[in-house]
This record gives sequence, structure tokens and C-alpha cells, in this order.
Amino acid sequence: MLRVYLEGFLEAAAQLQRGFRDPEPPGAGRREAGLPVGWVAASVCCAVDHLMLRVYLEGFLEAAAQLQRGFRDPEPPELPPQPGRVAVVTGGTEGIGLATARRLAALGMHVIIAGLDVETGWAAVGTIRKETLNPQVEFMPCDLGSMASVRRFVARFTGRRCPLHVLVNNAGVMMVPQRLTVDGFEEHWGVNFLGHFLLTVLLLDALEASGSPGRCARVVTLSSATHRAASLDLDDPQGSRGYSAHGAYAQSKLALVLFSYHLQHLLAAAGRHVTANVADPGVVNTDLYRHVFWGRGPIKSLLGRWVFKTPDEGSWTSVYAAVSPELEGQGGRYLHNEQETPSLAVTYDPHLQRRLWALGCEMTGVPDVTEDLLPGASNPGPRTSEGSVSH
Ligand SMILES: NC(=O)c1ccc[n+]([C@@H]2O[C@H](COP(=O)([O-])OP(=O)(O)OC[C@H]3O[C@@H](n4cnc5c(N)ncnc54)[C@H](O)[C@@H]3O)[C@@H](O)[C@H]2O)c1
Repeated sequence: MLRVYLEGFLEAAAQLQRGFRDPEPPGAGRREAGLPVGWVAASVCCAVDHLMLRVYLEGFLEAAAQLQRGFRDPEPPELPPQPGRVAVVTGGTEGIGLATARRLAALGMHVIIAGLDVETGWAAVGTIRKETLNPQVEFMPCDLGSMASVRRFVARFTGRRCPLHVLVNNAGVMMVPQRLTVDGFEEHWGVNFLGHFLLTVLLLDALEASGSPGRCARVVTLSSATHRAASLDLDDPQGSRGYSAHGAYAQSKLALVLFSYHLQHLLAAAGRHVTANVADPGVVNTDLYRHVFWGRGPIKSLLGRWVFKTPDEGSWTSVYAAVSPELEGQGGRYLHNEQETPSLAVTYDPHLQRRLWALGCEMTGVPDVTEDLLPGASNPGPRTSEGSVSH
């Protein structure tokens, strides 16, 4: 009985979500008359914080789907051992990142945790070494909110002449109050997007040198269902005209999907043995919710074990993307529950991907190689994109 009600409830909730996207009937140019759910939803959203509601709706739907998934008692993906392979996991000191580092270490990988806090970082290393009996786990400081720190990390890493087979862009901040990184960027944009953008671009040589035909190196970047609620404002990506913590987080996660797809296009065009995919962990019980009003409160404690994944479950998709043989040579995918899932339609827009990439290069001070690798993509000209993208 519970499952039947849950299915009905999920369908109704999905329709509400669909209403936000303002769907058209097949073959019709105009919407039918009546009182569409989308109109009602949009009106409610105008009256409150539009972005906040959309972000919560996406999270809520995801949590409801997980409750349903919990009934099926899913198993972690079975993956082959990875001896001799090296992974860097950003934010591997806590939450999903720690669980990811632990699983990769358990598969025999040499894991380097790139993180903020030295003490927490080495504590995580100690725990993982003890649990997995793998001594090849280490910590290297890297503050993604500081371009100088990212560059120092890469210089230290490349100075060791160590191969790099997997980069997991996991670290993140969510719904923080409006504040700036040391470089003066809005924190979601600076840490979640620009920090990972620069780190990835600077590590590409190491990844390319370590990938081989039939055994590509891999870049795995974490996004979130909330990317579907986002709008990307390329003219004002840091919200200087009006800040919404919910909008800023969702926008950074949308940017990471576009970034990952464009990276895949560049890698394929250059014939590199490196792939780039996106991992969506679902709704996971971690401290990421520390800035959400109900995040640490009774609702999370009460419902956490039912609707949230554990950090270990939350790591399954990242680890699958990092090492699964099924994904050998496959890039440009949005993975959720270890399966390819469509991301927001606008993420597939190559013009938008190109413009975001150019902005990332400009803001982080790295050369843009798109023109050389994807001729014709360099000057897309004006184009109206689907979704809530502002140009
Ligand atoms: N928890 C969820 O429900 C959920 C849902 C969707 C996506 N995600 C994504 O999963 C990833 C991991 O989140 P989590 O839930 O484990 O959160 P968490 O707060 O437990 O971990 C975040 C990690 O990022 C690190 N970090 C934060 N700022 C940093 C900086 N400036 N430099 C380097 N590291 C920094 C933290 O130290 C921490 O290790 C994030 O990218 C998040 O957006 C999480």
C-alpha cells in the first residue's frame, strides 16, 4: 500500500516539477487553455523566493525517489581492483568525498585527498589507511577558493612526476551566506566552479600522460539535481545584482555540468585518452546542509535515515564513474544512481558551453584552446537558448 501511494505521490510531484518547465503538448505551438499546474506553481514562486522553491522542489523530489529506491535495497556497484592507479579526490576529508576516497583506496588505488584543513585531512587519511589496509593514501592541502592554492597544489603534484588516472571534482559549498573567496569571487562560483575549472585545466597534462588506448584517464565532476532549478547568468554569474544562496549553489552545479560536457568535446577533438563525466550523488546525509535552515534540525534527524543516502551510498556513482569498465572511453554523461540520466536540456547547448568555458578561462587566467580544437565554435553569435539562461 505504501509503495502504491508513494508511486502516485511521486508522479504528482514530478508533474508539478514538469509544470515549472512549461511543457508544450506534442505538435502544438501554444499551450492549451485552462489552469496549468505550471501557471499555479509559477505564481506561487513569484510570491515567494522563486529559486529557493525550485531548489527545494528538486531536492524534495530526489529525496522522495530515494525513499522509493530504498525499498529495493540497492547494492554498491561491483568494480574491479585498481592497483597501480592514482586518484585525486577534492574535499575527500568529509562526507561523500571521504567515502569516495575510502572506496577507491579499498580498490587498491593510490589516493590523494586534496582538501582545506590539514588536521581533518590527515585524520581522514589515518581512518582510510586503517579501514582499507592501503598505505597509499595521503593528504595535500588545496583551497579551491584560492587560485594560488590550486596552483601550488598542482605544482607540488606534478613535481612528484606521479601519474594521474582519476580526478574527482567533489568538494563543494552549499547555500552559504553571500561572501567572497580570497580572490574576490562569490563563494559558490569561486569554489565549486572556478576552483575545479582551474584545477582540472592545470592537471590535464598529467591526465593525458596517464591515459592510454583502452584505459582512459577520467575526470569525474559532482553536480546535483538542483542544477535543474538553475539559471546561468553569464553577464552576472556572481549575483552582484541580487544574491540568492539557493540560486548561487544551483547555478554553480549547472556550470559544472556545462563545463564537463565542453571538456569532453575538447578531449575528444584533441584525441586524448581522457574522459569527463558528471556524477550526481542524490540527496545524501552530510554536513553540506549546515547552512540550510532545516539542515541540522529535527527534520533531518527524523527523516535522514529514510530519505537521505548515507555518505557511502552517495559515493557509489562517483566511484562507478571513476573506475567502471562499462564506462571505458565514454564521456559527456550525466550519471545518477550509476546510470546515464538526462541533465537539463540547456546543458547540451554547445554555444552556452563554449561561452561558459571562455568565461572560466578569463576568470582563472588560463588560455582558451577551444578555437584550435573546435573550429567554428569560437564565434557562435547570438542565439536564444531554451531554459532560464540569461545571455
Ligand atoms: N549531500 C548531498 O545531498 C549532495 C547532493 C548533491 C550533490 N552534492 C555534492 O557532493 C559534493 C560533496 O558534498 P558533501 O555532501 O560530501 O558535503 P560536505 O560538506 O560533507 O563535504 C564537502 C567537502 O568540500 C570541502 N571543501 C569546501 N570548501 C572547500 C575549499 N574551498 N577547498 C577545498 N575543499 C573544500 C570540505 O572541506 C568538505 O571536505 C559537493 O560537490 C556537493 O555539491 C551533495
